[in-house]
Amino acid sequence: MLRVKNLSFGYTNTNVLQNISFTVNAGEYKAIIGESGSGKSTLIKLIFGEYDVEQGQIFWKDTEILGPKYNLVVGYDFMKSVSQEFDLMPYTSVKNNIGKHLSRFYPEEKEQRTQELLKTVELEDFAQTKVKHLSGGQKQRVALARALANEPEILLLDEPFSHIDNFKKQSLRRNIFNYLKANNIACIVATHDRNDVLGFADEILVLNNKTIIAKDTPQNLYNNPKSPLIASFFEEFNVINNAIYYAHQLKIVKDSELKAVVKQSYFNGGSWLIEAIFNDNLIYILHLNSIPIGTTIHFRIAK
Ligand SMILES: Nc1ncnc2c1ncn2[C@@H]1O[C@H](COP(=O)(O)OP(=O)(O)OP(=O)(O)O)[C@@H](O)[C@H]1O
Repeated sequence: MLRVKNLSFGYTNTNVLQNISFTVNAGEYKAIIGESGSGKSTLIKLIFGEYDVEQGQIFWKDTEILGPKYNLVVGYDFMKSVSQEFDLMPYTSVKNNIGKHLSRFYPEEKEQRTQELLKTVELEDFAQTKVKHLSGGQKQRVALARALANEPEILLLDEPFSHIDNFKKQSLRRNIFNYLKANNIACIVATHDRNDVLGFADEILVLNNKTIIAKDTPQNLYNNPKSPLIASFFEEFNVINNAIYYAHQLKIVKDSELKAVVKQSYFNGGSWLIEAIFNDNLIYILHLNSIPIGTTIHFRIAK
């Protein structure tokens, strides 16, 4: 189990994280969300042992995670991290990058593991390609596979699918998160992308103003967002009479006391996002069609 206890940290005299505590069990997936600059990457780096912790403690089982003051080489064998910089061997093939840390003394097992990981990140066709010839997204997938090849007990991911195109993203997420669960590997993911979280994370930690302001399952946070900040992570939303409603929770109807004037319609795939003015504020409503600018609409709240 990972235990983060009363952790505070600042790069300067001002702390960017204040009194952070949480745990992650074996095989559990915790997501860290929060606005840009809220300290997600800093927290991931502290857990990895990249910085010295001055206030608080971090443990994986009985091992205290210590920073560069105490460790000549940053990191621990049981923990792997994939960040924005991939740190791969550019002149070596994808296959050799992934297999680098697998034992040469068991060639059959090494081949089998490498094939399994190539499949997990959907790079079988690129096995022999040199990494320097890959796109950014492909490199990110090699980095993920290499981190998994080391059989960590806990994996730290910072925006793990940020470079990967939408065609691949969803299947890759399923492959990676299923692989982690099947192998009982704990994981912490810092992300801006709700799709990295919904359907996969066991719990979400929301970082804001240096601290964890909410900690709950994706379902509970989505269904009862306690603040606009939390709702904004998931979807377009509205605050009406101090309550939060997602755009799909407002329905355009023939008649209602709630009236608004359409300002714009945005095509949204399966529906349109209608932007309208209601009591001098902008509201957003999902609707099946676009609506001409200036139309007066009636809507009701269908929560
Ligand atoms: N190496 C550094 N030296 C000094 N300040 C830093 C350093 N790295 C980050 N910071 C500051 O710490 C705060 C938290 O940054 P961090 O990168 O952890 O946020 P984040 O939530 O990961 O942001 P993003 O979502 O944009 O990646 C920011 O105010 C940032 O400016």
